[in-house]
Amino acid sequence: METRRILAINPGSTSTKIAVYQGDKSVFLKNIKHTAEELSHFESIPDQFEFRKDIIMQELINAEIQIDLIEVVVGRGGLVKPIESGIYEVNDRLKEDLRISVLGEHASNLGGLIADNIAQSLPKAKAYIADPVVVDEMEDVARISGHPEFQRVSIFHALNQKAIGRAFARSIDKKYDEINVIVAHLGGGISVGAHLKGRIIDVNNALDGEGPFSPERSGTLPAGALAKLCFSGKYTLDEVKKMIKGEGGLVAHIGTNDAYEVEVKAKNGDAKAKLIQDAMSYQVAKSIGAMASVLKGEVDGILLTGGIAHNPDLVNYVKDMVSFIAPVLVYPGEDEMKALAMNGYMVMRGEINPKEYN
Ligand SMILES: Nc1ncnc2c1ncn2[C@@H]1O[C@H](COP(=O)(O)OP(=O)(O)O)[C@@H](O)[C@H]1O
Ligand SMILES: CCCC(=O)OP(=O)(O)O
Repeated sequence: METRRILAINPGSTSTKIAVYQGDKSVFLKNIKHTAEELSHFESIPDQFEFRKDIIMQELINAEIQIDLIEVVVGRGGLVKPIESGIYEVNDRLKEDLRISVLGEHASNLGGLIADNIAQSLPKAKAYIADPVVVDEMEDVARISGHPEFQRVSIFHALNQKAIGRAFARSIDKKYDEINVIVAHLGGGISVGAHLKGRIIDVNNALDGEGPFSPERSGTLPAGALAKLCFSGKYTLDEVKKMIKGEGGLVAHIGTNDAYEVEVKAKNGDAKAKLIQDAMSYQVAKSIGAMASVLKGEVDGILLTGGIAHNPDLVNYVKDMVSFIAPVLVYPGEDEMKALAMNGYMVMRGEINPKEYN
């Protein structure tokens, strides 16, 4: 029996998820939620390093995990430079880019850094990241915005989007690179990606003011009004950045990053909560429609995933708007922990070679 362990670490904007696998079997899984209030005490994402690492170590101790048997620590990364899909060993260049937030700040930057820190403290472990949020397979035409000063970039839930795309392909006895799907990941951030035969050729920048609004992000805002607000003298750059990421979306409208709380309020007759939830659903459906045209209408399935895909009202709203395009399938939660662990497992067994980050 395989005794070697894999530790998977997934810092998200509203949670820290941990899994331990013994070979290919899950032996421990934990999702620790973080409220907007709790995270507001930290000035920046790097400041959350000790907080998130301590939580992870404490959970492992509480669950009586034999830490010294861990040989692979794989973290969800991170805003490094745009790279192709795959698993990467954490090296000095990668750590430096995560530390300086080369493409911006997001909780997943801590994935590679915490994985490295934990691996260094163990006798035999190595650290990796897999399918980070900057996986870039966009078509050139999709990169062009309406002004040469601005380029569209690929920042999204690459790990889960690909894992769910593959799971759907398996369920219809096809390979991922034989099908076309639209995947909407509905988490702390929301991304909607067009997968053309295994490549995600267009997707919204889920982090920085593009696409549907989400529990803690504004998504696309009217550009003229945003420019005016920036020069109104009422807000600092940091305050405007927080409106876009961290304090936008549900946090701005309702005061919480917990979509479940909004769901309950809407069910109990709170008209504002219902309108805002409907607006979020409407924007997700509209983005799916746009991605259907990217795929020229040849869509095998529309796959809804992420924590908010647990919400039946939101799912039904989206289904009602997009079912005419293709069958809609719902994968509530995410397959990220398994996807991270399986990448680690394949490296541990020598079935794949990790890529080098340059
Ligand atoms: N059972 C549920 N019903 C409705 N919403 C849920 C449920 N579980 C989680 N959510 C919502 O999903 C969001 C978090 O999704 P998740 O994919 O875990 O995000 P992240 O990885 O960005 O932290 C939160 O707003 C949370 O309230
Ligand atoms: C950085 C894009 C991925 C993302 O938004 O992740 P979360 O939903 O976990 O914040």
